[in-house]
Amino acid sequence: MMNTTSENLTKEKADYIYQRLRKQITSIDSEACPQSFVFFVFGASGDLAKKKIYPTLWWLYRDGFLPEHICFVGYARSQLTIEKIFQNADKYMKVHDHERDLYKKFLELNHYVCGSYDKSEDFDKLNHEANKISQHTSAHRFFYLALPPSVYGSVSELISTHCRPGAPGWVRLIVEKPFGKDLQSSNILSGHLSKFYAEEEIYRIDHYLGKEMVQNIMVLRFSNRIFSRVWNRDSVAAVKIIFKEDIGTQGRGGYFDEFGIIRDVIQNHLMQILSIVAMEKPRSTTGEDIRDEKVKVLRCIAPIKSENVVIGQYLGDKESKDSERQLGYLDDAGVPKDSTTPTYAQTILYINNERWDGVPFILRAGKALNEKKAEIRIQFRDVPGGMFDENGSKAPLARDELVVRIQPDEAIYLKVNTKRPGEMSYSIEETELDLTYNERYRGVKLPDAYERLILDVFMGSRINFVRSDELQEAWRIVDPILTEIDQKKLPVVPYKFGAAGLPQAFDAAVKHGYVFTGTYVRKDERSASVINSQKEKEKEKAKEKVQS
Ligand SMILES: NC(=O)C1=CN([C@@H]2O[C@H](COP(=O)(O)OP(=O)(O)OC[C@H]3O[C@@H](n4cnc5c(N)ncnc54)[C@H](OP(=O)(O)O)[C@@H]3O)[C@@H](O)[C@H]2O)C=CC1
Ligand SMILES: O=C1O[C@H](COP(=O)(O)O)[C@@H](O)[C@H](O)[C@H]1O
Repeated sequence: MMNTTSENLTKEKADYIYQRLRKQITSIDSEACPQSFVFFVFGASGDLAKKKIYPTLWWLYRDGFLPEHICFVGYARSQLTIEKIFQNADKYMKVHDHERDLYKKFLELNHYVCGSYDKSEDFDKLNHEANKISQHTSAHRFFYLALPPSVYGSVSELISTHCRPGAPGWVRLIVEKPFGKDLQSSNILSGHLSKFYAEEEIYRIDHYLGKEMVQNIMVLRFSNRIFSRVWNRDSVAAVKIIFKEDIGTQGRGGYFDEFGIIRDVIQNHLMQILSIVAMEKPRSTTGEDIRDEKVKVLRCIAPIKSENVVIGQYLGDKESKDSERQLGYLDDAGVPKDSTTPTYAQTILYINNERWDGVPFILRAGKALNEKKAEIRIQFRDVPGGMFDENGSKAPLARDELVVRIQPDEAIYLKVNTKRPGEMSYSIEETELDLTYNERYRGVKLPDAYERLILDVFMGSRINFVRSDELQEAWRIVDPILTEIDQKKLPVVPYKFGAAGLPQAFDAAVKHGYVFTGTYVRKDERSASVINSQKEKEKEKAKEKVQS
């Protein structure tokens, strides 16, 4: 595997998945129905379509993952052409020179229809156009709703009533988050969707479920005995799941202000990660087994209490040379000047079951911080019975910690204590057992989350999508605290763009049992600091020479 080039690997995978896809489609279709597909992108004029959906469709097409008879139909209200849409998306498509001919073919498969999101006649027109373009009235249809949630209701209804293919063609509806704004609106949306679609037709996308390291949690947990034995309250002191971004709302403030960071990131991405980290072992990786276990563990979590929550909102850093960092959240054009919407939040949850009773799960997410990073930290309990003298005292040793770095620079590392090399006494150093992907899997291309998930939709696999009961449980957990925040009952702590986080949040984590010593330096940073100090020494020497 290690010697396989990324190109070979991709091709191998493409062939394998394509064969599976073909086999599956053949078993669904009757002989009489050609394997024809239409992929609709609703909101084709928008940000997500431009940055993620069209590029992903191109990459899947380029790598041979998509079926032969497929066409793509963009739909939105704007008076646009397909050429204009691809011009706007150009910088995200990453087309290499040698792929130009193939890209041209891909563009020829793309079409655009303009219409409203609430008029029957526009959906009749869309249906008519799609039949014409695909030359088939029973082609299978994918509908990607890259739209603001305010129009999900009318669009999903009109698709079902006007754009369903004739038999045996099937429909798969892909819905973007946020799935509602709270428990009530989410239930209303789910109820609405279930009037028009069977649950098997609905794919609620949470793109974190398509990330390599999130998918790896299951393998790590359930294929290694050393982890399965310690994955519980007896050994684990605390679990931290962290999402940090070094950008602000960047003009998306209008959307963000209605939601805030808990709805935007914690209720979905972080809660999904939590459920995979904490669930019991599923019976298998097929069917509904995984999603059943995820729901079970969410059911054991009580709604978050306000005393376990810290929220904040970022201010501009007036001293920064970067013009974006000078702007605070309230400077975003779409945000009301008196908004108290949180852009940072830490929530601490407890899972009331035999495995996790008493272990804090600290979920922390923030925009406009000092770095972009997402990771999971499983911190283990102190080693009992101290025996090592550090500086003449039996100080507690640093805790072992298993870190799953989701992004950037995917890695899994286990922080452990070792004997400081070369020393005569038992002096102790923190180090790591490290699986950094860039080093271990050099040249292996990790697919983008959207690539995996859209491919899953083609394959008809819903394991990595959110089921309605999972959604309901996740909303139940955050709903009361969201009400309190919306009613401005919680203090919003200001922080400067570029801060590492809120001291109040760090203190709360410590109070709940997470120990931060600040003494550990990771391998890459360590070697960087060695290099830097060597450089400094060389500079000093050169200076001395000049002076003498
Ligand atoms: N952008 C991102 O990075 C991410 C987005 N998402 C989710 O994806 C979905 C789409 O996001 P994004 O592309 O950013 O959204 P946009 O704001 O870009 O909206 C997409 C399209 O919807 C139409 N639209 C915009 N506002 C309205 C409105 N008030 N009423 C009716 N139609 C409207 C516009 O098309 P037109 O006017 O031409 O009809 C627009 O081009 C959202 O649910 C979002 O939460 C999820 C993860 C990341
Ligand atoms: O869903 C969302 O995710 C993005 C972050 O995604 P990532 O893959 O870059 O980590 C976030 O910026 C956005 O606010 C949120 O809606």
